[in-house]
Amino acid sequence: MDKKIYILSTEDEILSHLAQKIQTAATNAISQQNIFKIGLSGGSMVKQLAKIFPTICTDWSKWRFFFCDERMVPFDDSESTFGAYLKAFKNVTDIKEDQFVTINPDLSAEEAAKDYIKKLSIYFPPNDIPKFDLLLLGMGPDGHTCSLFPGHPLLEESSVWVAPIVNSPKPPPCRITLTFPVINNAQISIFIIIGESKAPVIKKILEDNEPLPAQRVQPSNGNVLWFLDKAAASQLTSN
Ligand SMILES: O=C(O)[C@H](O)[C@@H](O)[C@H](O)[C@H](O)COP(=O)(O)O
Repeated sequence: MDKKIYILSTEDEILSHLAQKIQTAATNAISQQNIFKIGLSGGSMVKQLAKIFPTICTDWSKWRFFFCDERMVPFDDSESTFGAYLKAFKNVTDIKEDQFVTINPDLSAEEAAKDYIKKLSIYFPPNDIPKFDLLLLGMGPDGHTCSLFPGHPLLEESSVWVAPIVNSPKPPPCRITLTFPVINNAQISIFIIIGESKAPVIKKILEDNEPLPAQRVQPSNGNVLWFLDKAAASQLTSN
């Protein structure tokens, strides 16, 4: 595993570096396999990507968007990550709705997780752990990533690729999430971490190596990049 940490002054600087990394990953994947399989997170990332996607020069038709995690709510609910991306990307790029591989929000979390695994097997070789070209990850102030929360039994899931959670400490409570076997099989994982509120947990993870969920993103044959602004990095002694 190759880990790189980028500490940049502002969110805009982070986003312009991020755009370059995403564009390169897409170009490589499309030239090698004629498709780019990217996993998206929710939260503040939606607005961040809406800002930079128009700057990316690519064949959007070759992109397929998956969800690192998703809330079990209707797509028109303000908590729906897919719904938020649809709104944010409207007229921003020529991305079509059917390029998103979405959950079935009418199912229970348990059924939706099984259903999502079936959907993944359309895009990845059956029986192999899905290998995403790029996962874009956020991190909560408690060190969670995707919908993998500190101390939750899901952290130990070692075979199921997509799992349900019905007691998420971050509302809404019912979600599905990729699990570590899939997360750590990705070619590249990129964390985008902005703001003072993340500084204490960034120190715990990047300096003290506390095994919080985000710290456990350690791709076996891949790279993990941490993009931090100065505020998020402010408690790192090396900073
Ligand atoms: O849908 C979700 O809730 C996310 O996938 C979640 O893992 C998010 O990435 C972190 O909570 C960070 O969110 P912020 O970037 O908004 O702090």
